[in-house]
Amino acid sequence: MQTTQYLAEVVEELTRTVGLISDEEAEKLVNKILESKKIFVAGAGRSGFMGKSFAMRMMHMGIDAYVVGETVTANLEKDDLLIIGSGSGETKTLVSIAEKAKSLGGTVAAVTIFPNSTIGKLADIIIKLPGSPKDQSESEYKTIQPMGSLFEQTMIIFYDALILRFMEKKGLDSTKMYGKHANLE
Ligand SMILES: O=C([C@H](O)CO)[C@H](O)[C@H](O)COP(=O)(O)O
Repeated sequence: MQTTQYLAEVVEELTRTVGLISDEEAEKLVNKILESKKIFVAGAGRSGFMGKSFAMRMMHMGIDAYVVGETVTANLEKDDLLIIGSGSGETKTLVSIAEKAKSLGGTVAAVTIFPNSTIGKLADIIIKLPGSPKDQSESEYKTIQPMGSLFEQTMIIFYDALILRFMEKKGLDSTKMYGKHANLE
C-alpha cells in the first residue's frame, strides 16, 4: 500500500472512534476544568506529548494549566484537577502521581481505554476512549497501527474537541487566544 492509502485508513480508524466516545463524560470533564483553580496534565511517552499539547491550548484560553514533571510546574492543592492520559491505565509512574494527587485532595480524571485499570479505579472522572493499548495482546480492538497509536491520536483530537467546547462556552475565538501565544520563539 502507498503512504496515502495508509493515511486514508488511519483517518477511517479515527472516524470510527467518534461514535464510541461519550458526550456525557466529556461534559463532566469540561465542567470540572472550568470550576477548578489549577489543572495538571500527566502522561508518559506519546500519551504525554498529547497532554502537553492540551495544556498549551488551555493556557491560551487563560486557564492555569501545568504539565506534571516540568521545572516550572506549580503545587497541586485541594480541589485542583489532575488529568491523566494513559491507554493502559497501568503506567507505574502515573499510578503514583494519581495516588499522590488524591492524597492531596485533588480530583483525578483519567482518559483511558480501560476504566477498570488501576488509574481508572483511582479516578473521579473517567473518559473512555477506544483503541488498543501498546501491548496489543491485551485488547481485541482492531487497528492496523502499531502499539497505542490509535489511542494516542484519538486522545489529541479529543483534547482539541474539548478546547472547541470551551471556546464555545467562554465565547473565545482564535484571535483572542493567539494573544496569549508564546512570542519569544
Ligand atoms: O509512549 C508510548 C507508546 O509509544 C505507546 O504507543 C505510551 O504512550 C507510553 O508508554 C505510555 O503508555 P500508556 O500510559 O499506556 O498510554
